[in-house]
Amino acid sequence: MHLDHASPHDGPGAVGADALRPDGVRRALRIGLGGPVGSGKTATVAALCRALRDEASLAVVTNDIYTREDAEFLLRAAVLPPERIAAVETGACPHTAIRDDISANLEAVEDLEDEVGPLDLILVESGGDNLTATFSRGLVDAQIFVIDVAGGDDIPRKGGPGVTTADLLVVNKTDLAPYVGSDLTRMAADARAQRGRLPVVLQSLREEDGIRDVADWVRSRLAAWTA
Ligand SMILES: Nc1nc2c(ncn2[C@@H]2O[C@H](COP(=O)(O)OP(=O)(O)OP(=O)(O)O)[C@@H](O)[C@H]2O)c(=O)[nH]1
Repeated sequence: MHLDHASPHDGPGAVGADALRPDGVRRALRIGLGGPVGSGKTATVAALCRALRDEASLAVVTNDIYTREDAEFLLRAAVLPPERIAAVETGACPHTAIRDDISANLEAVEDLEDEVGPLDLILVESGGDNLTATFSRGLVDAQIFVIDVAGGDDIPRKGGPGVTTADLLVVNKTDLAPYVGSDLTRMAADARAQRGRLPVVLQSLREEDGIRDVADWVRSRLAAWTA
């Protein structure tokens, strides 16, 4: 719906130096999806899988606090074959598993590459957290932060590292704006003010092909990764 274009080489998410596996084969590009509880991370992962699965070899790692609910949703929705979906149970602090002690997630992505690789792309979905949760650059090459219109139109203005530094900010559920009184123009302007040249997408996954802009952004990252 609304994409401010920036080069895939811009910003802290540029292609990492550790792109090769010990066997010399290029590892998959890893993209993290974080954001507050219920903003639409799993729905975005599901839509990305549907959009990209015929053109790239994909896998997903989900992080849940005490359950495997997000992985089970993706399995039920059959967005990918079951062996391409792995779940990490994070315990009380979802941000710890993606930022501080990333070992369980690293093991999950490496196991997927060993078992179903070679892979082009692994999407790592964080457990729902707050505005401060971001991924370690040791775990992912780029990160998408998903907020939603129903969470309040002042969220972009409030900032926080997810909103200000993620490689892509997604403002999801734009279809709900009229019902919750959110001002999309203001959200977009505030997000741009916080993020400089980093891109912002406003999307509704209730719209047909609502994932298009985010899928195109992922495609451009993949093209840069495999160039
Ligand atoms: N109206 C509307 N609902 C949406 C949209 N995207 C997701 N949802 C709904 O919002 C709810 C939460 O979406 P999820 O994808 O589970 O959110 P999440 O961020 O993964 O949630 P947690 O994993 O619990 O943090 C679900 O009922 C989705 O169907 C959207 O664009 N518009």
